[in-house]
Amino acid sequence: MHYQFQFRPYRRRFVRSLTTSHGVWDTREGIILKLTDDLGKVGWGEIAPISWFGSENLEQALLFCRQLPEIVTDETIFSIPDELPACQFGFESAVWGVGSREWRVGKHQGVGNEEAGEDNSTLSSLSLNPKSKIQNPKSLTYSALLPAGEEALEVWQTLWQQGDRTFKWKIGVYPVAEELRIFQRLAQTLPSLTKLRLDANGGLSYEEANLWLWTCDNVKANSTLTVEIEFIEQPLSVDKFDSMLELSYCYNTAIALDESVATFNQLKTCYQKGWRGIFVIKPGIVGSPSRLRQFCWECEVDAVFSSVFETSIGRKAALQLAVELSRHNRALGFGVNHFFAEEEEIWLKNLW
Ligand SMILES: O=C(O)CCC(=O)C1=CC=C[C@@H](O)[C@@H]1C(=O)O
Ligand SMILES: [Mg+2]
Repeated sequence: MHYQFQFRPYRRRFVRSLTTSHGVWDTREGIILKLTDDLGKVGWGEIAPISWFGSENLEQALLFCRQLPEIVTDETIFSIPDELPACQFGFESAVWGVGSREWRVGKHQGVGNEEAGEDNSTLSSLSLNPKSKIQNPKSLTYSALLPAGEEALEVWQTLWQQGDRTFKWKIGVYPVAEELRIFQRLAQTLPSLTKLRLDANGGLSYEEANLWLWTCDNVKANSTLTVEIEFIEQPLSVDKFDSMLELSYCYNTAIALDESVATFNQLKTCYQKGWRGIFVIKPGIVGSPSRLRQFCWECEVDAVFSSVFETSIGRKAALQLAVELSRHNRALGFGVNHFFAEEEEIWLKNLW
């Protein structure tokens, strides 16, 4: 198959910048791409890199797009190198969107999307509601992000009233004693049946990680506290895999790897090195969807699917994978997309 290829870079400021132990992130930059086959069928894709997680950066993605001819083939798309995982995701999602075909090309095997004939001819026809037009829409639940620090104590209630029951709070941003104090207050006030995820983005020391896991185990053991601490995400930096594997045997509180499994080769390596805990999978930067699908089916990993703060184009493709590959009914890390100010529909129309 061959397609007419067009692309547009974009920049979108977050309504509220995101503070993590990596620093402050206030603008999402990416690329929207459009493939049109010779029947006029259109597929949209999004390249949304997170270079500090190990994907390519925007410049590298733009360089790749610019060197492509106006007509691209399946062969080109399915041989995008592993150094460009966000490009692999964007292009393959767009092929997937063009229509239902069996993919038996290139190095990744995958099954085409059976939702043939879905009209994707204009951007605005894309469903902006992430739950609509998703195959087998199980009862999807979402995790909502709480801001780092004390602000979490105010923000959670609004989100709870909006129906969120799983929250993710960034830690490793402020001094550990301060965050533990806030955590105790959070654990005492969150209602029962609420789940709390703690995401350190690799920012804790080994001692701090032990202190956090020990504290979370105590919250679990305290029958007067009804909140469920679901897991601590990436407590240590990527180079401390062995320490995290050891910690995962020492505490009841689960550990989830995120930055350690950001790209497909990292994901495979951590599995091969014995990780059987939770894998946070960001489809937007992990790479080829068909290769991810095959890995998750074969290895039956306990996956939490997570956003890269993409637009509804990348989100739709990522949620499709999340619905297909989620196990253990874990909430999807694609909380309400309040990260951008302007109305997504208007923004998309202005872009193209
Ligand atoms: O996973 C979620 O709940 C939302 C997405 C999210 O937390 C992140 C997305 C992208 C980069 C990171 O700052 C952050 C993460 O570490 O998981
Ligand atoms: Mg994370």
